[in-house]
Amino acid sequence: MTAGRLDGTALARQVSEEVAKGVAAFRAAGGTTPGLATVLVGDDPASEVYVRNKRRLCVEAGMLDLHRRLPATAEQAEVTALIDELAADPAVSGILLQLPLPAHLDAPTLVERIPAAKDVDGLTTTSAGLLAQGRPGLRPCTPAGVMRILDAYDVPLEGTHAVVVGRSVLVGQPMAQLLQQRNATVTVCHSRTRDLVGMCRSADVLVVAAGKPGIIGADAVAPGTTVIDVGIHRAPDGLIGDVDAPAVAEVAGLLTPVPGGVGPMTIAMLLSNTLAAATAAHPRD
Ligand SMILES: Nc1nc2c(c(=O)[nH]1)N[C@@H](CN(C=O)c1ccc(C(=O)N[C@@H](CCC(=O)O)C(=O)O)cc1)CN2
Repeated sequence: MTAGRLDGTALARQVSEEVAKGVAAFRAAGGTTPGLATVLVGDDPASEVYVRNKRRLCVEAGMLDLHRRLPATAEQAEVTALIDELAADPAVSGILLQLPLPAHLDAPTLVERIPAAKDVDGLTTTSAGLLAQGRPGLRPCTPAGVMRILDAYDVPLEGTHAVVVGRSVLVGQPMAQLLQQRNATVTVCHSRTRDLVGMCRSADVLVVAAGKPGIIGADAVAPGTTVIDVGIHRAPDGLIGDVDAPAVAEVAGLLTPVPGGVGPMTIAMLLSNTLAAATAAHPRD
């Protein structure tokens, strides 16, 4: 058996088109053009690729690209001042601080400087608190993208066992909360989990965001499981995920590819959050 492919590229295109229509409708109703300020500090090559793609898709959706860049040597005060400037600028609907930051910077404190209304990455403690309480707010892009994939492919969640491997603030924790809010029973596994293979084998839906290439093999996947691979690693012969895809595809029911799975949806949900932030800032009829 070969698992069905959960096509994140096609779905992201669809979401981007929906956002473009939403932007046009918002402007036609008298709203200003939504603006996204991506902030890139330093020259991490992967971050350069992600930010370039975010900026391109933002423009394609009809939004303003208000990108700002600082050198790797920028001090905490300089990045703070830039975030404060963007926070005060009415043309800026959303602020995204690309991660990781250079090691000398205090990333959580800088993220926290972003006003919740412009937190299109959904990473401030205010956004996290709203999510934890199931109240409306901007959700982190990767977990929101995973939920869109699961819904687009009609993967049932209610009453199922969802296992999330990884407990990061960026993916694992919000992912678990979103799944739980859809009435899945959620287990979060991490580096100290005793029987990782056994836990994963009991999943109906398995979301792997461990940051370790190939950590999930076929032995950790029960036949028919829906497997979402959040990992992206640059290997000598191309991009690979946290899942050993050739082996897992033989047992899983559905599987996201890497590339072309969760990654493109992360950017699509950023566009969607930026439109939502602009709309909330200037509601129209
Ligand atoms: N502030 C943030 N920083 C980071 C986030 C985030 O959500 N907010 N997530 C990741 C990186 N990321 C977005 O920034 C991201 C990763 C991957 C992709 C993507 O489209 N991947 C493609 C492959 C692209 C390539 O050639 O490398 C795919 O999987 O098909 C988009 C966004 C860490 N930082």
